[in-house]
Amino acid sequence: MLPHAQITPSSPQVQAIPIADCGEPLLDASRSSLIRCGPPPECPETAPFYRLLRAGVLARLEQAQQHLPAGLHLRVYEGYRHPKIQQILFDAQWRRMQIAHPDQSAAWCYAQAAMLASPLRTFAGEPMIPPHSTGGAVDVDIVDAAGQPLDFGMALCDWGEVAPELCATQYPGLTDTAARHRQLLVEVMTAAGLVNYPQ
Ligand SMILES: C[C@@H](N)C(=O)N[C@H](C)C(=O)O
Repeated sequence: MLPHAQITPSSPQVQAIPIADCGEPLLDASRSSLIRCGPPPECPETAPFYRLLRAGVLARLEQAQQHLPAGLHLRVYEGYRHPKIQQILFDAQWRRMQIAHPDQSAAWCYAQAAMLASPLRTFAGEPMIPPHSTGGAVDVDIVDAAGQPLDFGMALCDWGEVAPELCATQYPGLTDTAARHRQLLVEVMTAAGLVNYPQ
């Protein structure tokens, strides 16, 4: 069993969770008076879906929002993601890893890419269901009263281009401010029953 600090969407204990549609509705987060939503991420094709979250996820986000200091708001970057978009994102990361690390094996590059974007198949070819394609995962940041994102050490939209280590929650090269903001986000989300992928 991997410790939480190493869990990724393709870890065995995550993939062991059976996924069956429970009928919980997908709700548009922009209808919430508490939660903010950013522009469509990744590509224009995400526009119709990216604000959709399972009702239980939206309720937990609203709960997490209550734990934030006044003037700060959770902002949805992306909730539901169509499997076709997920495949494009994973393939781009796998390609990026192979170009950056030509001496590494395909399996190593696959594992690195899988920490950044969930694959739709294991390296051995077994089908997998990416968390975002269930409506049960959400990417968020925090914005201030003027709608400006707090300093997290990187813009959320740059996840696919920055050094992968910078995407790890506890990257040691962060400024104190960025580390504090990441910690705040993890604390409020965890308090509401959500689980962070630390890498
Ligand atoms: C694509 C990136 N923002 C993201 O959501 N990554 C996680 C690991 C995922 O694809 O599930």
